Amino acid sequence: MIIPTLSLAAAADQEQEQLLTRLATFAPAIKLSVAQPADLLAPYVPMSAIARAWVSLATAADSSPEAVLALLDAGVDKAIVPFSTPDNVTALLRSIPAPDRLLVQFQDWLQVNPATLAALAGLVSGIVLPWTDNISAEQVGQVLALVRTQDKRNLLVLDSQATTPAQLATLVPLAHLGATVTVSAAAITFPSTTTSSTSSSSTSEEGIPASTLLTSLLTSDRPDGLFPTIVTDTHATPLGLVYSSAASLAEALRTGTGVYYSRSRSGLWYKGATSGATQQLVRIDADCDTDALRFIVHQHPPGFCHRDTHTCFGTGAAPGGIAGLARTLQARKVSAPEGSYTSRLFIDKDLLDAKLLEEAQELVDAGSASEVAQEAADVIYFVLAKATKAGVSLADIEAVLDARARKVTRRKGDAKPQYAAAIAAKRRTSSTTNGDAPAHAAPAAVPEVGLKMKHVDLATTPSDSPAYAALLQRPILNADKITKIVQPIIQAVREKGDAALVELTKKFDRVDLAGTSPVLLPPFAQHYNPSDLRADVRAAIDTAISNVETFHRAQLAEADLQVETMPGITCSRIVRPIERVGLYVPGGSAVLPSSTLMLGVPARVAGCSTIVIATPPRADGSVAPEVLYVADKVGAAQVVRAGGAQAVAAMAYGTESVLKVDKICGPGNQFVTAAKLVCATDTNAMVAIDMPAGPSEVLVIADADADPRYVAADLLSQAEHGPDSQVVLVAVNMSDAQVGAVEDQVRKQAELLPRVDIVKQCLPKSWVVRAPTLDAAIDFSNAYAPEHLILNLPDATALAVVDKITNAGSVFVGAYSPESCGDYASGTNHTLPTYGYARMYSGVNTGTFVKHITTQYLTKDGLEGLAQCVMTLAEVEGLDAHARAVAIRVGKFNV
Ligand SMILES: NC(=O)c1ccc[n+]([C@@H]2O[C@H](COP(=O)([O-])OP(=O)(O)OC[C@H]3O[C@@H](n4cnc5c(N)ncnc54)[C@H](O)[C@@H]3O)[C@@H](O)[C@H]2O)c1
Ligand SMILES: N[C@H](CO)Cc1c[nH]c[nH+]1
Repeated sequence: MIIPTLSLAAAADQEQEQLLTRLATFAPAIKLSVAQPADLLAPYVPMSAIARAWVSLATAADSSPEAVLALLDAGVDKAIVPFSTPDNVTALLRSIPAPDRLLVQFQDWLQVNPATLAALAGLVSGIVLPWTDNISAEQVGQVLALVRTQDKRNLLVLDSQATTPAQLATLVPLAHLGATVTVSAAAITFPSTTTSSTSSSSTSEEGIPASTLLTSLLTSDRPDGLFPTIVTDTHATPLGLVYSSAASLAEALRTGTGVYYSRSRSGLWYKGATSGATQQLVRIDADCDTDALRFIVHQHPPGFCHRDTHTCFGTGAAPGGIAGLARTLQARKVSAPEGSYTSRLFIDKDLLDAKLLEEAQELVDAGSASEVAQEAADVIYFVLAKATKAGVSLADIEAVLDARARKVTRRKGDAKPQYAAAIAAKRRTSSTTNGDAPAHAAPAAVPEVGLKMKHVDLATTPSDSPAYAALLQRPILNADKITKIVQPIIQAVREKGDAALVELTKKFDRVDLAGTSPVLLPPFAQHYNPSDLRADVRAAIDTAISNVETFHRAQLAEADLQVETMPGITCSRIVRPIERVGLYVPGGSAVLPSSTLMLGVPARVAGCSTIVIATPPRADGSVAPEVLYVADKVGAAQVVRAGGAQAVAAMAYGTESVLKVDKICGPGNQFVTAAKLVCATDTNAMVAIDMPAGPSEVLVIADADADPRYVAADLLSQAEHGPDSQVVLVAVNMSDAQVGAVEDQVRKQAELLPRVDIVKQCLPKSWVVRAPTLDAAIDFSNAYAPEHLILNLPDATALAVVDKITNAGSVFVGAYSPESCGDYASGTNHTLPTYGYARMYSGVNTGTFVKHITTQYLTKDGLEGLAQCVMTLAEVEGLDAHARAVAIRVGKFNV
């Protein structure tokens, strides 16, 4: 080994700090001399240098055992204690139980003899000797052999303080022998290379080039003289295999970036120079037989590989886990989506600190292994959020952990009295109760984020208890509050029309439509580039439209009816389409061509003459081609580029460019639903609505036969819709382990979802409901009235259960009927009543877009047969004119 040596200045010194940081990128160790051991703690000594420091106390004022321990506890790799007498030094060394972290420094070669070294055996890991050029290689070999008698890894450090390449050249053979030699750190230079060949770099500056230190002990086993180089990130993930030359190493060390030798271009390769995917050099290491290298780098996006992936190996995905979370948080700190939970945490310090305390408490309370894993994950999330917010990286935390691992003295680690007392009190309480929640307790307070659902057991929650009633509630915001928010929006659209639409779209969707009409007109294909709509997407939409149309056209068959109620009296009901309908297609957090077709197809099948579609525009003001494609398919008259309450108001009242409609249909968030309800009750608007279809929800009834993977996937398919969605698992007679298996799957699958942040806000508002019997599960589901009900039960059981379902928007029967099929393409409609409105509303169907008109035809005989009945009832009500309209026809009234 060749290592730099430096006397550490006691006072802050920026130059030394920079030098130490650079040395730490390639030197296997750095020998430091200090005046005071405490100097090492000077803030300018970077952690990367401390971890590699061999600190000599030979010139220090204090070399007591306490001073040595302080150094080792500060994280230095080795402490070098001065030799005085064998007795003194062995006494000191014995008091420090870390032989592999200690070296002894002799002033003179004459002090080194077999007896002295034998006395040090087992107490140190080597010795340091001054070196001058009158010491022969033979002498070095002899001492080395002695030093290694006890342990062949023991070190002989020759302290040369060399400052020139010539001096270095005389030391290299000694290093080849196995000695560690030092050169003066002050003499190390980082010159630029003047060649791009594979040969050694030529330099114009004085001193010892850093790359020479690195390469002088390397031996390539390749004909081209290159060194195979593995590149990894700071979490040891291999990014790729490249090659280094002496010149590329010089450039890497000079620039502190990833620079390699490109065999294809026969020259230096400054990684990222053209792609922008640059690398910050963290460290270069040689392998054990000095013919290959490892570069540890901070890889900047999009990644190392030419495929724009993090690594060239495997799928190229960056590692997940804690490192992945740290990376995500870092990215969120730079550009967190506004309104996302993580950005709230970064802004709201109190929230973050409160969550940290809350999650730590929940981890303390966690019982089962699965609970501990969940809670530990929550704690880690908030810890990393706190660190990221403070500008502390995972690597910084790991460096502290590594430094602590190097501590020699151990703290007792007792808890502070107030915490110890709190835990003791908790233990006492739990040992005096059976630990069960009281049967009538309200559902427990829950965290707002995480991948854990709340739990409740119907066996201990009677159906007439407040806790049971609470379970039927949805996580909706205060309806009055939302109504107060949407009222002025509606008013603004009524008063200012298009101008308000443009203004509110800018405010809520951050899209500037100024200077353009908020309305797109057909053919809608003119508003997108055909190549932006993939052929497979077009085909999938066509299949979905075909199935939805088949099912909804079949619903027309029962439309007209005609009945003879008495001889000569024929009553009919005829169906007429609602002429002008407005379809709201949500778009705040997802593009929903499926909602467009679920609304547009029945409207077209019903025969509505004017179909207006409204949806929030994308950031550039455009509407997704998939939505426009469906708009053409269903023959829409307009696509309004607006969302939320303003879009609903525009369709309800009309504006200069938006057509007024007779009925507004479609789902949306709480603002959309509230606006629909407000408009429907305003007679000035004269508009109807389909139903309150708000945030998506699913209830899965599953038993022990259900595959936990399927159950979890179904729950997540709705949890990803929005933070206000709710998912419920009703677990029929499942064991703890079976419920745990579903929860494990939920967690695992959720972590893989791009919308995991949304899922994390939904799951803590969701429930695992343990049901002792299938009947209890069905009763609960009927009371909850879910938008979607999945019966993940054996087929025959599931089919029989359908007969007992009294309230649900849509039912998915058996293990192979995931809700996703109904969401997109099987044929049923996905616009369904939520919030429990499935008790009294149907989902969207062909009937949603029609109204019924009744007719009657009475013959003269028919009227005579009914006349007395009508006249009697009219008389009872005192409505004589009613009675006479009949009497005058049957000859019982004349004027
Ligand atoms: N029940 C169903 O059939 C069904 C189907 C699909 C989607 N959904 C639900 O639709 C919803 C879609 O919600 P979304 O937000 O993604 O899209 P969205 O289109 O319903 O709402 C987006 C609009 O909300 C308005 N808005 C946002 N924040 C506001 C604020 N603070 N004040 C006033 N207005 C505000 C904006 O105008 C924005 O354009 C989800 O809850 C999803 O679960 C339901
Ligand atoms: N699940 C939603 C109805 O609640 C509909 C939907 C749209 N896209 C996917 N799913």
